[in-house]
Amino acid sequence: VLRDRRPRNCPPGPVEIPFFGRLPFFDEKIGENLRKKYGDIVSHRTGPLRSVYLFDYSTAKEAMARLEFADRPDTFSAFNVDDQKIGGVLGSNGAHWQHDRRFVLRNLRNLGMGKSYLEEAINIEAKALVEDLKKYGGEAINYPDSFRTVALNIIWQMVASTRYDLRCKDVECIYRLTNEFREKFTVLSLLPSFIPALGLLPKSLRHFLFGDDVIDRFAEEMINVVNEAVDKHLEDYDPDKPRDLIDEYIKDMKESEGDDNSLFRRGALNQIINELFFAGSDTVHSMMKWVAYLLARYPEYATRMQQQIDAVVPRDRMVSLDDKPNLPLIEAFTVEALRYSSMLVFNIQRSATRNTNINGYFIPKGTIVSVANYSIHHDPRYWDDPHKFYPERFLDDSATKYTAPKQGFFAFGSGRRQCVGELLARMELFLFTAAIIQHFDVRPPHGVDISQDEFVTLAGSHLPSDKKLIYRSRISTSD
Ligand code: HEM
Repeated sequence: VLRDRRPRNCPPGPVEIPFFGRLPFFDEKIGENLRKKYGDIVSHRTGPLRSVYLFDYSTAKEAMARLEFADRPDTFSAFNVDDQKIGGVLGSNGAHWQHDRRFVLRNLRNLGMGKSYLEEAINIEAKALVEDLKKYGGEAINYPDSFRTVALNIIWQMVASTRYDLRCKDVECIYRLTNEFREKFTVLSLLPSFIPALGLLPKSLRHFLFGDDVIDRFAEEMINVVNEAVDKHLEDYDPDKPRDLIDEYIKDMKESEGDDNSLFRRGALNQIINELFFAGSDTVHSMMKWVAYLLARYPEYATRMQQQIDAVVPRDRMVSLDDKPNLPLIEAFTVEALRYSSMLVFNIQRSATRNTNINGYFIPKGTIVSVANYSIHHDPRYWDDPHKFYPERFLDDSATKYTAPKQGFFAFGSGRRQCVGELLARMELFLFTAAIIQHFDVRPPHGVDISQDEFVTLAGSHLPSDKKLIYRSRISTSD
């Protein structure tokens, strides 16, 4: 019991229950309550693991830039499909992380991230999305699967040269798995990773008590998808014509054959693909739900954005990235959607690589450090009227120019592990949002009031609750 006591000068936090501590939390409301009670840095223990939550932007920004907070916690290996559990970008550390992050960033850029030639591929998806929504003929529908498939198609074409038809059955299994994961994954599922002694329980009892089988099932199904993609690439690989990120990796792997120090390995490739598949599609998919919800909730913004589009984009062409300077409200709307939604309630966790301190508080080695993105995005020290959806906060005084947030914004994280797909995500959000606005009025069904916020937080993601909306066509399909 004595050993379980909070170390001296650790940040304040709730009373810790000996041995167990407290369950980690994913919910923005619990986070906000703790901040109100204990301040901007809160300490919290689960089993043998200590977590520190950062609620203030400046503190978080400064900490995330420090080398000693560049690692992810060891518990991330539970999600790793690499046979050695050390490769990949999102959950790996040290030399493996540096190597794989550099490879991914270089190749995403070479494959068009942030460049106009990727725009064509995004607009093909945007057109397909418009056609898919038209097929519903104005019927009230829940957020459609095509929101996810268009996002998946972009990253999956860059990674594996594969594109799915928006109503294709092949991806349904993966969607079912992700939904199941979201619904069944709770803080309890993580407990066996936080308290290793629980791993000694019989598997069936552990699964029954904690529901952590959802993690294993997910990894098992994903490894099949990943193996199929890599095996197929190896079969028809041509070193002179690399088609995508998988071919580029195979090329580097083959060139470094015989080099015992090489970090190019099949296992690491598997994990990179696994991460890009989800980080690249699930995030944008969730944001598209927010965009649809906010368009229906605030039709006055939709109308103003339609007026901007109609003034500069002929009806027979899709909005392009070159139109961005003329459509400042669309960019402001998507960035406000990222802030307001705080879709990732907490930044992806980091871990302290040595005993250190934050703002004078002692942070022991191995402490898990979580930045409270939702709280930062709703902090009145950084945002006026933070709970109001107000895209104008990102426009200049004349409302003719988008102005990027200078502080208080953490949607893509910060520092050495800042999101590698940010540029891609911003391109997709702008073009997909513009396509929906240009072609549809998004409204709730007649008589349905959506003015009261209804959100859910599932596995750390903050999402609008399921909602039937009507996508009423504005212009004919002749384009
Ligand atoms: C709206 C969409 C997205 C949001 C809100 C988002 C958010 C984030 C956040 C908060 C982090 C953690 C950063 C940190 O630790 O400081 C992250 C990391 C990451 N994201 Fe994204 N992301 C999005 C889209 C994407 C896309 C499209 C890709 C794929 C290309 C991607 C790939 C990754 C990867 C691989 C990492 C791990 C980086 C590392 O650990 O070094 N994300 N993202």
